[in-house]
Amino acid sequence: MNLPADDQLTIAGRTFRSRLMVGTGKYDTFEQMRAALDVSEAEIVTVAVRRVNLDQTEESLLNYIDRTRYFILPNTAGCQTAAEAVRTARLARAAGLSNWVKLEVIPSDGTLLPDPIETLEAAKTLVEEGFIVLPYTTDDHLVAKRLLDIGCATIMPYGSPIGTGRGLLSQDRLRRIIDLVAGRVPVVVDAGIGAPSDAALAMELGADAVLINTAIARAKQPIDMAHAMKLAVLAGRAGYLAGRIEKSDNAQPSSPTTGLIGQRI
Ligand SMILES: CC(=O)[C@@H](O)[C@H](O)COP(=O)(O)O
Repeated sequence: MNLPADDQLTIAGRTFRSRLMVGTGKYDTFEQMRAALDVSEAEIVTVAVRRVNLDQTEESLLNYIDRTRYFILPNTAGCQTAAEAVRTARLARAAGLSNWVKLEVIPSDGTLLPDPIETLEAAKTLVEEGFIVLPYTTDDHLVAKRLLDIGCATIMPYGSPIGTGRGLLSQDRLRRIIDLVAGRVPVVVDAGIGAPSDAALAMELGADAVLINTAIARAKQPIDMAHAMKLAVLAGRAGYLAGRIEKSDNAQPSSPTTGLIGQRI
């Protein structure tokens, strides 16, 4: 499937062909993860800073990610406060990982929902310190607006809570964020995507990209699912660019109803 050659995802001045970002957790083995990344054709790969062995003295996730092929996006998974997230981002930058950070601040209440107050505070500090900040947020458009105003490089609303695979809980709320942010920074639907149809729908709604981990890593056949997700993102994007028809309350025949042979005039 071909999209226009100039249809690229641009984040903070950097361009990518793929609109599928993938996570690196929950695979049975690092080899399986590497094969899934390959098939997905993703270019942006997130890694949890707290999971990687930054000095790489022993077996490390990073040994399985070709950094000449993939752009590593460190994330602050496991951080419950702004202070922890800021510290983790600084650590990743100091270790030479990146000055980009996927900001996640999630309290330990079992919901895996982001804390908007702590997220905003961390985003502000990190932007001031020169980080390229990609914050994970809820589908609340007012929080999205605050993150945008702070200077975040993307807005990453969830489809549904991390790991649930429940797809897009509210198309209306996602659409509101997409409309609000339109043309300013990319909107990346992050978390909760369960099936290729969810990924395609997010793209059809006008999201600029999606981020998927669990639905690929925990699929019965992760490598085949990575392939399916790649196709779904391409199809959704192509459908969005092609412009879907308006929904109508009235049925309309697909064949012409005038000028038919034998029709009474
Ligand atoms: C991997 C990552 O960065 C997270 O945002 C999250 O894990 C993605 O959510 P799902 O696992 O639900 O796809």
